[in-house]
Amino acid sequence: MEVTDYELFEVPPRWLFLRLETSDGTVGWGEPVVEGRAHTVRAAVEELLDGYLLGEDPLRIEDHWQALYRGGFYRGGPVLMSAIAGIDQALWDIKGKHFGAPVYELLGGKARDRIRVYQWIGGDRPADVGEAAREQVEAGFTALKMNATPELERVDSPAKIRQAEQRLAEVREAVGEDVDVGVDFHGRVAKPMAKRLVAALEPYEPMFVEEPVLPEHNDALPEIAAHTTTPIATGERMYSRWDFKEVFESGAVDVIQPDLSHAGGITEVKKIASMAEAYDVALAPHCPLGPVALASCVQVDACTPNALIQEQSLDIHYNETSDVLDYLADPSVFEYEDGYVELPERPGLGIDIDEEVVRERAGEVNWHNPVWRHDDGSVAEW
Ligand SMILES: O=C(O)[C@@H](O)[C@H](O)[C@H](O)CO
Ligand SMILES: [Mg+2]
Repeated sequence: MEVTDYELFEVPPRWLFLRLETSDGTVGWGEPVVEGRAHTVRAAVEELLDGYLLGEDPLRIEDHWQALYRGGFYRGGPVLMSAIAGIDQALWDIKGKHFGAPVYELLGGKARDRIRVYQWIGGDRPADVGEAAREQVEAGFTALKMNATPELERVDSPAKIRQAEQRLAEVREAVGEDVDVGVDFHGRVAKPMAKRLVAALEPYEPMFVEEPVLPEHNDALPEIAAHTTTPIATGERMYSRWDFKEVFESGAVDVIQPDLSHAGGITEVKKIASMAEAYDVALAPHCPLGPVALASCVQVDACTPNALIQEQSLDIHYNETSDVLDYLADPSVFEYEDGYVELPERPGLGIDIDEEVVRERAGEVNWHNPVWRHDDGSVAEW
């Protein structure tokens, strides 16, 4: 069996799907994309497939991963690691279909029966965050995540800290003590204020604070951790075991959030998760992406003992266009019950991509996050 053909589809709202085909007609799907950089990742995938993978045996995933990662001299970073991630997902999908088994069976089998999910409630526009939280809990979610600070705002004064604290207080009041609430700083807070903000939020018991500083300032995490008992999460902008090793060694992080479509795929995230296990750090894969990325997350959660919770974006519309479920022939694989999703039983990634819908909607995707500026004209973090 060899890899014979591939096709790439840019689909709304901001995703890129890879369809990989083998000589025996097996088809595997991957989602190699960085939000806002679909064209760039597409070019990287084409280079890796045309230059290496076509003609190879799809079952030798570890060897291909090494060749794709090490074979180019320059390595790592969001674009290359997302390209490898999508290819890796498609290879695992093919391997599972070839052996008639879900990917998690090939990676050791189920370590749980279902995985808890959390739902995004915003926070960018503060007025309605309490109401949004209440709605999602009524819809069945037991865990939520919100932005700590509104869009465009620099947290640079005690007043801003109090406003952020007030927003979390509102959510806590709306949903009570039993719902878990993660708070995403989104790298919008500078180091000196991050310490104070984490401390101010602590009484409302966040499930975790996420990216309290940008990953390029991970060296500041130990000092922030020293100021709080709130768990610290990070990792959506880290791309390999080598990117993660310092945060494990520093002991400052409690939850890591590698993205199955950014951090080298199933092969690499499974290894990152095992490293985390040795440091008593939990895995909560990042996933504001599409169905192939989410399916890949669930496969890893299934067989990873230290998986804590799964991000997902069903019913969250970016640019009011498509939803995760639109691309599935059988959307019931992602039906949630009591805030959990059951593990899929189908072979491979466990989803059935509706190719007709993919072909219908495929076109140029031009989603990009807005470039924002503060009142004084300086560029703001998104
Ligand atoms: O934790 C999250 O889901 C967010 O930080 C998103 O990753 C970010 O808006 C880019 O898509
Ligand atoms: Mg985030």
